[in-house]
Amino acid sequence: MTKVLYNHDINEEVLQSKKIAIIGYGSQGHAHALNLKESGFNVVVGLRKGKSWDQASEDGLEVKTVAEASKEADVIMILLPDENQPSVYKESIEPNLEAGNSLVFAHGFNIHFNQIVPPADVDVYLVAPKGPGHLVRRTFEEGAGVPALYGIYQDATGKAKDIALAYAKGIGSGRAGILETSFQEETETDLFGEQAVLCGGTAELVKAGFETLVEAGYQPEVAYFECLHELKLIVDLMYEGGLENMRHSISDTAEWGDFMSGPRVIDSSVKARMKDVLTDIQTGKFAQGWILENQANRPRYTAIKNAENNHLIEKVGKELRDLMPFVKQKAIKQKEVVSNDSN
Ligand SMILES: NC(=O)C1=CN([C@@H]2O[C@H](COP(=O)(O)OP(=O)(O)OC[C@H]3O[C@@H](n4cnc5c(N)ncnc54)[C@H](OP(=O)(O)O)[C@@H]3O)[C@@H](O)[C@H]2O)C=CC1
Ligand SMILES: CC[C@](O)(C(C)=O)C(=O)O
Ligand SMILES: [Mg+2]
Ligand SMILES: [Mg+2]
Repeated sequence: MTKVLYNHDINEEVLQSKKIAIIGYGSQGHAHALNLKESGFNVVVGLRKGKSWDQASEDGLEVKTVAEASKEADVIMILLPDENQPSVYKESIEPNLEAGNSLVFAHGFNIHFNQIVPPADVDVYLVAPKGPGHLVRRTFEEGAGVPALYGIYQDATGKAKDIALAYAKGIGSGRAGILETSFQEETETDLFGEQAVLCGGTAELVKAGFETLVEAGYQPEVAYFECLHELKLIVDLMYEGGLENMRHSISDTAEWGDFMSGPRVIDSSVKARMKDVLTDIQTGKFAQGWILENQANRPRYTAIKNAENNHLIEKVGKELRDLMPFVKQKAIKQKEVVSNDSN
Protein backbone atom coordinates (compact mmCIF):
# COMPACT_ATOMS: atom_id res chain seq x y z
CA MET A 1 0.00 0.00 0.00
CA THR A 2 1.14 3.57 -0.74
CA LYS A 3 2.56 5.28 2.35
CA VAL A 4 0.00 7.53 3.99
CA LEU A 5 1.43 10.21 6.31
CA TYR A 6 -0.19 11.54 9.47
CA ASN A 7 0.56 14.35 11.95
CA HIS A 8 3.07 12.28 13.91
CA ASP A 9 5.16 11.71 10.74
CA ILE A 10 5.57 15.44 10.05
CA ASN A 11 7.81 18.09 11.65
CA GLU A 12 6.33 21.51 10.95
CA GLU A 13 9.36 23.47 12.22
CA VAL A 14 10.57 24.20 8.68
CA LEU A 15 7.45 26.33 8.07
CA GLN A 16 7.40 28.12 11.41
CA SER A 17 9.99 30.74 10.45
CA LYS A 18 8.31 31.48 7.11
CA LYS A 19 5.61 33.93 6.07
CA ILE A 20 2.78 32.32 4.11
CA ALA A 21 0.76 34.36 1.58
CA ILE A 22 -2.66 32.93 0.80
CA ILE A 23 -3.71 34.47 -2.52
CA GLY A 24 -7.53 34.42 -2.69
CA TYR A 25 -10.09 34.08 0.11
CA GLY A 26 -12.78 31.92 -1.50
CA SER A 27 -13.66 28.28 -0.86
CA GLN A 28 -10.09 27.02 -0.31
CA GLY A 29 -8.48 30.39 0.53
CA HIS A 30 -10.49 31.15 3.68
CA ALA A 31 -9.99 27.58 4.95
CA HIS A 32 -6.20 27.52 4.40
CA ALA A 33 -5.69 31.01 5.83
CA LEU A 34 -7.73 30.41 9.00
CA ASN A 35 -6.53 26.83 9.60
CA LEU A 36 -2.86 27.80 9.14
CA LYS A 37 -3.24 30.81 11.42
CA GLU A 38 -4.91 28.70 14.11
CA SER A 39 -2.11 26.11 13.69
CA GLY A 40 0.34 28.86 14.71
CA PHE A 41 1.73 29.94 11.33
CA ASN A 42 2.39 33.48 10.09
CA VAL A 43 -0.23 34.21 7.41
CA VAL A 44 -0.97 37.18 5.15
CA VAL A 45 -3.85 37.14 2.65
CA GLY A 46 -3.32 38.60 -0.86
CA LEU A 47 -6.42 40.11 -2.52
CA ARG A 48 -7.90 42.93 -4.56
CA LYS A 49 -10.22 45.40 -2.76
CA GLY A 50 -13.77 44.01 -2.45
CA LYS A 51 -15.93 41.55 -0.51
CA SER A 52 -13.20 39.00 0.12
CA TRP A 53 -10.85 41.70 1.37
CA ASP A 54 -13.49 42.94 3.82
CA GLN A 55 -14.31 39.40 4.98
CA ALA A 56 -10.67 38.39 5.53
CA SER A 57 -10.06 41.59 7.53
CA GLU A 58 -13.23 40.97 9.56
CA ASP A 59 -11.96 37.43 10.25
CA GLY A 60 -8.88 38.98 11.87
CA LEU A 61 -6.37 38.27 9.12
CA GLU A 62 -3.66 40.56 7.80
CA VAL A 63 -4.71 41.54 4.25
CA LYS A 64 -2.58 43.15 1.53
CA THR A 65 -2.64 43.44 -2.24
CA VAL A 66 -1.55 40.32 -4.14
CA ALA A 67 1.74 42.02 -5.08
CA GLU A 68 2.51 43.16 -1.50
CA ALA A 69 1.61 39.80 0.05
CA SER A 70 3.69 37.92 -2.55
CA LYS A 71 6.66 40.21 -2.01
CA GLU A 72 6.83 39.77 1.74
CA ALA A 73 6.05 36.04 1.82
CA ASP A 74 8.36 33.04 1.57
CA VAL A 75 5.53 30.64 0.68
CA ILE A 76 2.93 31.82 -1.84
CA MET A 77 -0.17 29.61 -2.12
CA ILE A 78 -2.30 30.51 -5.17
CA LEU A 79 -5.97 29.94 -4.29
CA LEU A 80 -7.64 31.97 -7.02
CA PRO A 81 -10.05 30.39 -9.51
CA ASP A 82 -7.89 28.35 -11.94
CA GLU A 83 -8.91 30.53 -14.88
CA ASN A 84 -7.74 33.76 -13.17
CA GLN A 85 -4.39 32.44 -11.97
CA PRO A 86 -2.22 33.00 -15.09
CA SER A 87 -2.94 36.74 -15.44
CA VAL A 88 -2.65 37.47 -11.69
CA TYR A 89 0.57 35.42 -11.55
CA LYS A 90 2.11 37.34 -14.47
CA GLU A 91 1.10 40.76 -13.21
CA SER A 92 1.47 40.57 -9.42
CA ILE A 93 3.23 37.40 -8.30
CA GLU A 94 6.06 36.66 -10.76
CA PRO A 95 7.67 40.12 -10.41
CA ASN A 96 7.77 39.61 -6.62
CA LEU A 97 9.26 36.11 -6.50
CA GLU A 98 12.67 35.66 -4.90
CA ALA A 99 15.05 32.72 -5.20
CA GLY A 100 14.15 30.08 -2.62
CA ASN A 101 10.48 31.09 -2.36
CA SER A 102 7.75 28.45 -2.61
CA LEU A 103 5.05 28.70 -5.28
CA VAL A 104 2.21 26.45 -4.18
CA PHE A 105 -1.03 25.22 -5.79
CA ALA A 106 -4.07 23.29 -4.58
CA HIS A 107 -4.65 21.91 -8.09
CA GLY A 108 -2.11 21.25 -10.83
CA PHE A 109 -4.08 22.65 -13.81
CA ASN A 110 -1.99 25.73 -14.64
CA ILE A 111 1.41 24.09 -14.20
CA HIS A 112 0.45 20.83 -15.91
CA PHE A 113 -1.15 22.60 -18.89
CA ASN A 114 1.71 25.17 -19.10
CA GLN A 115 -0.43 28.24 -18.32
CA ILE A 116 2.06 29.26 -15.62
CA VAL A 117 5.79 28.74 -16.15
CA PRO A 118 7.71 29.51 -12.93
CA PRO A 119 11.39 30.48 -12.74
CA ALA A 120 13.86 27.67 -11.97
CA ASP A 121 15.05 29.07 -8.62
CA VAL A 122 11.79 28.64 -6.66
CA ASP A 123 10.21 25.51 -5.18
CA VAL A 124 6.98 24.55 -6.92
CA TYR A 125 4.66 22.03 -5.29
CA LEU A 126 1.02 21.30 -4.66
CA VAL A 127 -0.97 20.62 -1.52
CA ALA A 128 -4.35 19.53 -2.83
CA PRO A 129 -7.10 18.83 -0.31
CA LYS A 130 -9.44 16.09 -1.47
CA GLY A 131 -12.55 17.97 -0.45
CA PRO A 132 -14.39 21.29 -0.81
CA GLY A 133 -12.79 24.26 0.96
CA HIS A 134 -15.75 24.83 3.26
CA LEU A 135 -15.30 21.28 4.55
CA VAL A 136 -11.54 21.84 4.93
CA ARG A 137 -12.53 24.58 7.36
CA ARG A 138 -15.53 22.89 9.00
CA THR A 139 -13.77 19.57 9.66
CA PHE A 140 -10.70 21.42 11.05
CA GLU A 141 -12.93 23.28 13.51
CA GLU A 142 -14.48 19.96 14.53
CA GLY A 143 -11.01 18.53 15.28
CA ALA A 144 -10.86 16.41 12.13
CA GLY A 145 -9.57 17.13 8.62
CA VAL A 146 -9.78 16.46 4.89
CA PRO A 147 -7.16 14.19 3.25
CA ALA A 148 -4.67 15.89 0.93
CA LEU A 149 -2.20 15.05 -1.83
CA TYR A 150 1.21 16.68 -2.09
CA GLY A 151 3.42 16.66 -5.17
CA ILE A 152 6.73 18.29 -6.04
CA TYR A 153 7.24 19.86 -9.49
CA GLN A 154 10.45 21.73 -8.73
CA ASP A 155 12.74 21.43 -5.67
CA ALA A 156 15.11 24.41 -5.82
CA THR A 157 15.88 24.50 -2.08
CA GLY A 158 16.04 20.77 -1.38
CA LYS A 159 13.32 21.36 1.24
CA ALA A 160 10.19 21.40 -0.92
CA LYS A 161 8.85 18.10 0.43
CA ASP A 162 9.35 19.09 4.11
CA ILE A 163 7.63 22.46 3.58
CA ALA A 164 4.76 20.89 1.61
CA LEU A 165 4.13 18.35 4.39
CA ALA A 166 4.26 21.03 7.11
CA TYR A 167 1.73 23.08 5.11
CA ALA A 168 -0.56 20.06 4.69
CA LYS A 169 -0.36 19.41 8.44
CA GLY A 170 -1.15 23.09 9.12
CA ILE A 171 -4.44 22.94 7.23
CA GLY A 172 -5.47 19.81 9.17
CA SER A 173 -4.85 17.14 6.53
CA GLY A 174 -2.40 15.24 8.76
CA ARG A 175 -5.42 14.16 10.83
CA ALA A 176 -6.95 12.42 7.79
CA GLY A 177 -3.99 11.25 5.67
CA ILE A 178 -1.50 12.78 3.22
CA LEU A 179 -0.39 10.97 0.04
CA GLU A 180 2.36 11.72 -2.48
CA THR A 181 1.35 12.39 -6.09
CA SER A 182 2.62 14.16 -9.22
CA PHE A 183 1.12 17.27 -10.88
CA GLN A 184 0.02 15.06 -13.76
CA GLU A 185 -1.74 12.51 -11.55
CA GLU A 186 -3.43 15.12 -9.35
CA THR A 187 -4.61 17.21 -12.31
CA GLU A 188 -5.97 14.30 -14.34
CA THR A 189 -7.60 12.38 -11.48
CA ASP A 190 -9.12 15.52 -9.94
CA LEU A 191 -10.65 16.65 -13.25
CA PHE A 192 -11.91 13.12 -13.91
CA GLY A 193 -13.41 12.71 -10.43
CA GLU A 194 -15.30 16.01 -10.49
CA GLN A 195 -16.58 15.53 -14.06
CA ALA A 196 -17.49 11.85 -14.15
CA VAL A 197 -18.40 10.99 -10.57
CA LEU A 198 -18.49 13.64 -7.83
CA CYS A 199 -20.15 16.60 -9.54
CA GLY A 200 -21.11 15.95 -13.18
CA GLY A 201 -21.97 12.26 -12.82
CA THR A 202 -23.84 12.65 -9.54
CA ALA A 203 -25.79 15.75 -10.59
CA GLU A 204 -26.97 14.06 -13.79
CA LEU A 205 -27.90 10.86 -11.93
CA VAL A 206 -29.92 12.82 -9.37
CA LYS A 207 -31.71 14.90 -12.03
CA ALA A 208 -32.43 11.85 -14.21
CA GLY A 209 -33.95 10.00 -11.25
CA PHE A 210 -35.99 13.04 -10.18
CA GLU A 211 -37.26 13.69 -13.73
CA THR A 212 -38.16 10.01 -14.25
CA LEU A 213 -40.40 10.04 -11.17
CA VAL A 214 -41.95 13.47 -11.84
CA GLU A 215 -42.64 12.65 -15.51
CA ALA A 216 -44.35 9.43 -14.35
CA GLY A 217 -46.76 11.56 -12.26
CA TYR A 218 -45.25 11.26 -8.78
CA GLN A 219 -45.10 14.32 -6.48
CA PRO A 220 -41.93 16.44 -6.99
CA GLU A 221 -41.49 16.63 -3.19
CA VAL A 222 -41.43 12.83 -2.94
CA ALA A 223 -39.01 12.66 -5.88
CA TYR A 224 -36.74 15.25 -4.21
CA PHE A 225 -36.56 13.37 -0.91
CA GLU A 226 -35.98 10.08 -2.72
CA CYS A 227 -33.32 11.16 -5.22
CA LEU A 228 -31.46 14.07 -3.60
CA HIS A 229 -32.03 14.42 0.15
CA GLU A 230 -31.60 10.73 0.93
CA LEU A 231 -28.46 10.52 -1.22
CA LYS A 232 -26.49 12.27 1.53
CA LEU A 233 -27.71 9.76 4.11
CA ILE A 234 -26.77 6.83 1.88
CA VAL A 235 -23.35 8.33 0.99
CA ASP A 236 -22.68 8.98 4.71
CA LEU A 237 -22.94 5.21 5.26
CA MET A 238 -20.50 4.55 2.37
CA TYR A 239 -18.13 7.21 3.76
CA GLU A 240 -18.21 5.62 7.19
CA GLY A 241 -17.84 1.97 6.17
CA GLY A 242 -17.77 1.47 2.41
CA LEU A 243 -20.44 -0.08 0.20
CA GLU A 244 -20.79 -3.03 2.59
CA ASN A 245 -21.78 -0.72 5.46
CA MET A 246 -24.38 1.01 3.29
CA ARG A 247 -25.75 -2.38 2.24
CA HIS A 248 -25.81 -3.52 5.88
CA SER A 249 -28.16 -0.66 6.78
CA ILE A 250 -30.58 -0.81 3.84
CA SER A 251 -33.28 -3.47 3.47
CA ASP A 252 -32.53 -6.76 1.69
CA THR A 253 -35.14 -5.68 -0.86
CA ALA A 254 -33.14 -2.53 -1.57
CA GLU A 255 -29.93 -4.54 -1.75
CA TRP A 256 -31.41 -7.00 -4.28
CA GLY A 257 -32.70 -4.04 -6.33
CA ASP A 258 -29.23 -2.47 -6.10
CA PHE A 259 -27.64 -5.67 -7.49
CA MET A 260 -30.28 -6.14 -10.24
CA SER A 261 -31.02 -2.58 -11.41
CA GLY A 262 -27.80 -0.68 -10.60
CA PRO A 263 -25.85 -2.33 -13.46
CA ARG A 264 -28.85 -1.77 -15.82
CA VAL A 265 -28.60 1.99 -15.25
CA ILE A 266 -24.81 2.31 -14.94
CA ASP A 267 -23.78 -0.22 -17.58
CA SER A 268 -20.59 -0.77 -19.60
CA SER A 269 -21.57 2.05 -21.99
CA VAL A 270 -21.27 4.49 -19.06
CA LYS A 271 -17.76 3.22 -18.33
CA ALA A 272 -16.85 3.57 -22.02
CA ARG A 273 -17.97 7.21 -21.94
CA MET A 274 -16.05 7.74 -18.69
CA LYS A 275 -12.96 6.55 -20.58
CA ASP A 276 -13.71 9.13 -23.31
CA VAL A 277 -13.94 11.85 -20.66
CA LEU A 278 -10.59 10.72 -19.22
CA THR A 279 -9.00 10.75 -22.69
CA ASP A 280 -10.14 14.35 -23.28
CA ILE A 281 -8.55 15.30 -19.95
CA GLN A 282 -5.30 13.46 -20.69
CA THR A 283 -4.89 14.93 -24.19
CA GLY A 284 -5.57 18.49 -22.97
CA LYS A 285 -8.79 18.78 -25.03
CA PHE A 286 -10.89 19.59 -21.94
CA ALA A 287 -8.35 22.17 -20.68
CA GLN A 288 -8.21 23.87 -24.07
CA GLY A 289 -12.02 24.10 -24.20
CA TRP A 290 -12.18 25.65 -20.71
CA ILE A 291 -9.43 28.17 -21.51
CA LEU A 292 -11.23 29.20 -24.75
CA GLU A 293 -14.60 29.42 -22.95
CA ASN A 294 -13.05 31.88 -20.47
CA GLN A 295 -11.39 33.89 -23.23
CA ALA A 296 -14.85 34.24 -24.84
CA ASN A 297 -16.30 35.47 -21.50
CA ARG A 298 -18.10 32.19 -20.68
CA PRO A 299 -21.18 32.22 -22.97
CA ARG A 300 -21.93 28.48 -22.65
CA TYR A 301 -21.03 28.29 -18.96
CA THR A 302 -23.42 31.15 -18.15
CA ALA A 303 -26.32 29.77 -20.22
CA ILE A 304 -26.01 26.28 -18.75
CA LYS A 305 -25.65 27.58 -15.19
CA ASN A 306 -28.83 29.69 -15.54
CA ALA A 307 -30.80 26.73 -16.88
CA GLU A 308 -29.50 24.44 -14.12
CA ASN A 309 -30.40 26.94 -11.39
CA ASN A 310 -33.97 27.06 -12.74
CA HIS A 311 -34.48 23.28 -12.75
CA LEU A 312 -37.61 22.16 -10.84
CA ILE A 313 -35.47 20.14 -8.42
CA GLU A 314 -33.87 23.39 -7.21
CA LYS A 315 -37.21 25.12 -6.62
CA VAL A 316 -38.73 22.16 -4.78
CA GLY A 317 -35.53 21.58 -2.83
CA LYS A 318 -35.33 25.15 -1.60
CA GLU A 319 -38.91 25.05 -0.31
CA LEU A 320 -38.33 21.76 1.51
CA ARG A 321 -34.98 22.76 2.97
CA ASP A 322 -36.50 25.98 4.33
CA LEU A 323 -38.74 23.73 6.44
CA MET A 324 -35.77 21.75 7.80
CA PRO A 325 -33.81 24.18 9.99
CA PHE A 326 -31.13 21.55 10.65
CA VAL A 327 -30.20 21.58 6.96
CA LYS A 328 -27.96 24.61 6.68
CA GLN A 329 -26.77 26.07 3.42
CA LYS A 330 -23.35 26.77 4.91
CA ALA A 331 -21.22 26.45 1.78
CA ILE A 332 -23.25 28.76 -0.46
CA LYS A 333 -23.71 31.34 2.28
CA GLN A 334 -19.99 31.39 2.95
CA LYS A 335 -19.18 31.58 -0.76
CA GLU A 336 -21.53 34.54 -1.22
CA VAL A 337 -19.84 36.34 1.63
CA VAL A 338 -16.26 35.61 0.69
CA SER A 339 -16.44 35.73 -3.10
CA ASN A 340 -17.91 38.23 -5.51
CA ASP A 341 -16.97 36.16 -8.58
CA SER A 342 -19.57 34.99 -11.10
CA ASN A 343 -20.60 31.96 -9.01
N1 LIG B 1 -13.22 24.75 -4.39
C1 LIG B 1 -12.60 23.71 -3.83
O1 LIG B 1 -13.05 23.16 -2.83
C2 LIG B 1 -11.31 23.19 -4.37
C3 LIG B 1 -10.50 24.00 -5.14
N2 LIG B 1 -9.24 23.56 -5.46
C4 LIG B 1 -8.37 24.48 -6.19
O2 LIG B 1 -8.11 25.60 -5.33
C5 LIG B 1 -7.95 26.78 -6.13
C6 LIG B 1 -8.94 27.83 -5.65
O3 LIG B 1 -10.25 27.39 -5.95
P1 LIG B 1 -11.53 27.96 -5.16
O4 LIG B 1 -11.21 28.02 -3.71
O5 LIG B 1 -12.71 27.19 -5.64
O6 LIG B 1 -11.59 29.43 -5.72
P2 LIG B 1 -12.75 30.52 -5.51
O7 LIG B 1 -13.53 30.68 -6.77
O8 LIG B 1 -13.52 30.25 -4.27
O9 LIG B 1 -11.84 31.85 -5.31
C7 LIG B 1 -12.41 33.06 -5.16
C8 LIG B 1 -11.40 34.01 -4.50
O10 LIG B 1 -10.43 34.45 -5.46
C9 LIG B 1 -10.41 35.88 -5.43
N3 LIG B 1 -10.07 36.38 -6.75
C10 LIG B 1 -10.61 36.01 -7.94
N4 LIG B 1 -10.02 36.69 -8.95
C11 LIG B 1 -9.10 37.52 -8.37
C12 LIG B 1 -8.17 38.47 -8.88
N5 LIG B 1 -8.10 38.74 -10.18
N6 LIG B 1 -7.38 39.12 -7.99
C13 LIG B 1 -7.46 38.88 -6.67
N7 LIG B 1 -8.32 37.98 -6.13
C14 LIG B 1 -9.14 37.33 -6.97
C15 LIG B 1 -11.81 36.28 -5.01
O11 LIG B 1 -11.77 37.60 -4.50
P3 LIG B 1 -12.92 38.66 -4.84
O12 LIG B 1 -13.89 38.59 -3.70
O13 LIG B 1 -12.17 39.96 -4.88
O14 LIG B 1 -13.52 38.27 -6.16
C16 LIG B 1 -12.08 35.23 -3.95
O15 LIG B 1 -11.45 35.58 -2.73
C17 LIG B 1 -8.13 26.32 -7.58
O16 LIG B 1 -6.87 26.00 -8.08
C18 LIG B 1 -8.98 25.06 -7.45
O17 LIG B 1 -8.86 24.17 -8.52
C19 LIG B 1 -8.73 22.38 -5.02
C20 LIG B 1 -9.49 21.54 -4.27
C21 LIG B 1 -10.87 21.82 -3.99
C1 LIG C 1 -14.90 17.88 -6.57
C2 LIG C 1 -14.59 19.28 -7.02
C3 LIG C 1 -13.20 19.77 -6.65
O1 LIG C 1 -12.22 19.01 -7.34
C4 LIG C 1 -13.05 19.54 -5.17
C5 LIG C 1 -13.94 20.20 -4.21
O2 LIG C 1 -12.24 18.71 -4.78
C6 LIG C 1 -13.08 21.24 -7.07
O3 LIG C 1 -12.32 21.52 -8.02
O4 LIG C 1 -13.75 22.09 -6.48
MG1 LIG D 1 -10.95 17.92 -6.13
MG1 LIG E 1 -11.08 20.15 -8.80
